Amino acid sequence: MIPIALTIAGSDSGGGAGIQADLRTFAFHRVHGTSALTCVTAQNTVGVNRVDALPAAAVVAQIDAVASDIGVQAAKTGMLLNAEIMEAVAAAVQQQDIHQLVVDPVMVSRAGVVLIDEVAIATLKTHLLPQALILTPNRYEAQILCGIKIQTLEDMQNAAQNIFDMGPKNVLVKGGGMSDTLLGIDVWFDGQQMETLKTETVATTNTHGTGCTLSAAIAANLALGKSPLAAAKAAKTYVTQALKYALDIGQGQGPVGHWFPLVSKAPEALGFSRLWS
Ligand SMILES: Nc1ncnc2c1ncn2[C@@H]1O[C@H](COP(=O)(O)OP(=O)(O)O)[C@@H](O)[C@H]1O
Ligand SMILES: Cc1ncc(COP(=O)(O)O)c(N)n1
Repeated sequence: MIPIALTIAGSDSGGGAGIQADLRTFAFHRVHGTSALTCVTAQNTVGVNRVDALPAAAVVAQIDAVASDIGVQAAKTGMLLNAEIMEAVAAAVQQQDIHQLVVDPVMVSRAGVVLIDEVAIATLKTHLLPQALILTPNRYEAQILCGIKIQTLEDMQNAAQNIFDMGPKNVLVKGGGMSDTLLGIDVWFDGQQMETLKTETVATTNTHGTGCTLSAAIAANLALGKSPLAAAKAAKTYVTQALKYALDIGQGQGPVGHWFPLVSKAPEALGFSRLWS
């Protein structure tokens, strides 16, 4: 049986983040990807020009359609945009018994664009965090959630502990927004074990979609039967590879290269920025 994963997220017209990144990531993992679209962004590598939300009932109908027929081994949430969609998604996930839920609390993109409205932050905390098997805040999202200014590894660890108390079973504080030696270092906390996840730092500004890709890869690995920590480690390795083959397109931050295995023999010929051999 092919594993099934579901992404509940927004569309990125530029194809680098959101649903587009998630479905490519699922495909790479040989997991069938299904989707529940929450909003449509007019977005490119430079920024977000416009966001149109779907009605909450339309989001729920997509989740129900997938779960009631195809089944869902693991799901992830990405850009949920507003409190109404968040409440509806939280209820639908519970009703459909989706236990392996990765919550990427999308609030601020790597480019610093705010992707959620203010009131929605409180709803995210009350409705979604307690349902998360794994919560994956970036540096800025972790700061917003726990109020700790994050500058050091110790700050990341304190934030992970603090956010764990809000209800998720595992917390992964991501270090893509950190500087110097902490760039690309993530902190994992499961309530007992604190672990630092480190691969290698990739020298690229083409980082659009790293967070979406990581949470989708975690969901894919959960769907494949891995434990939460093993899924997070495998996902980090995948993101690192995708960063190495990031696409140098657009005027801003280009997207990570999800399909690097298809071109890894001659990436330059296809316009890939090959940073490592
Ligand atoms: N330049 C980089 N080199 C290596 N890993 C990176 C780099 N930038 C981001 N990452 C990794 O990508 C993943 C996504 O993190 P991050 O970029 O912080 O998320 P978001 O896109 O939500 O802001 C994390 O595992 C992080 O460590
Ligand atoms: C529709 C949508 N969802 C999520 C993100 C965050 O992207 P990133 O993974 O770069 O933080 C985005 N820019 N657009």
